[in-house]
Amino acid sequence: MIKARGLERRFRRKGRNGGEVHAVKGVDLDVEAGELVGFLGPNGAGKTTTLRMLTTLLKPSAGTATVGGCDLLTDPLGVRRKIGYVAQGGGTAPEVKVAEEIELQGRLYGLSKADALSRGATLAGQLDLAGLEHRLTKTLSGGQRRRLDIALGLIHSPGLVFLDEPSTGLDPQSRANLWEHIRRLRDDHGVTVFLTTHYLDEADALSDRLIVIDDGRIVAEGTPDSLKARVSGDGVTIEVEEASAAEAAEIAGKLTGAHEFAVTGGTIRFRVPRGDTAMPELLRALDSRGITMAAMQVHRPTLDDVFLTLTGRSLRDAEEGTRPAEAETEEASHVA
Ligand SMILES: Nc1ncnc2c1ncn2[C@@H]1O[C@H](COP(=O)(O)OP(=O)(O)OP(=O)(O)O)[C@@H](O)[C@H]1O
Repeated sequence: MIKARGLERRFRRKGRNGGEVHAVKGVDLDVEAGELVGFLGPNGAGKTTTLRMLTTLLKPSAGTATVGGCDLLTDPLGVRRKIGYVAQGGGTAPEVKVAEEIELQGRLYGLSKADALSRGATLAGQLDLAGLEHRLTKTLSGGQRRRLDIALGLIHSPGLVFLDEPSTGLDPQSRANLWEHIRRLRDDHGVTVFLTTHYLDEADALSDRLIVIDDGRIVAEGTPDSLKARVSGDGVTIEVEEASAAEAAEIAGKLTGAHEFAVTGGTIRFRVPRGDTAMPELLRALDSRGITMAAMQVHRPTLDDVFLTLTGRSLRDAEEGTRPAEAETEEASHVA
């Protein structure tokens, strides 16, 4: 369904300092029909830029791709016919009724009025929008609006749909509901789904396969479980008095297979193959040296641990340092 090789995108930076942003630095992607693939990375990693290239909205600076069997560069219209694209934040007009919005979208894709209406009714049923047809889109809840965005993206029955950050801004219940609908698109209707997310729980819960991007490059891919299996052992955090931290870390270091130590103040973090069996042993050893453990936490590997192992940074920390400075930059389609 998607095969991309060496996709790159550069943007020219506006203003006196000029320069270039190399947003996507040579991405290879393969997505098979019927897969639900999550494209995970922190803010500014290059997810949206990659998605916009794959959906023909942005010209690659370098690289090639076929999407839905059509060549991205020589047959962009063919690509557009084969795909649905649901942008971040969607694009519904506030003063238009749901049914009108769906019909208009169908007509834009060349459906007759009757076909647009019947396809709209089918989608409304599939996406739990039935009964809302006469409401103005501005009166819908966040979750309803996202489902309407998805309905609009599916009006022409594409076999492949791109969803950019589908659950951003939704409350936990609406997110869970939306995930259910996204799963059904694939399970019940055979639609291939490629979605970007920077939520670890979304990537974990939804994707058959994950592709992790950081700083414009793919850094890992695999099922959520296989990625988590790359992180060796459980994460352990213990708290002791700061004065005893070095000694406590030395004692913990004697646990079989303990590794990746980090000590900050009285907090000691490390990994160990079996956290549940190691903890009683550690407690006893600390006790015998008169060191009191004030708190202890053991967690199974998460996708954040995967990101940390791969890049040396936590996904959450990475996000804080990379909010894109859109206002200072401009698109430069001819930079390639
Ligand atoms: N139109 C543009 N002009 C200049 N630079 C851009 C433009 N669009 C994106 N960038 C830059 O390219 C990099 C990648 O941005 P992109 O939006 O693809 O990341 P992202 O992973 O989708 O992040 P987010 O999760 O915030 O959407 C960032 O440094 C961003 O500032």
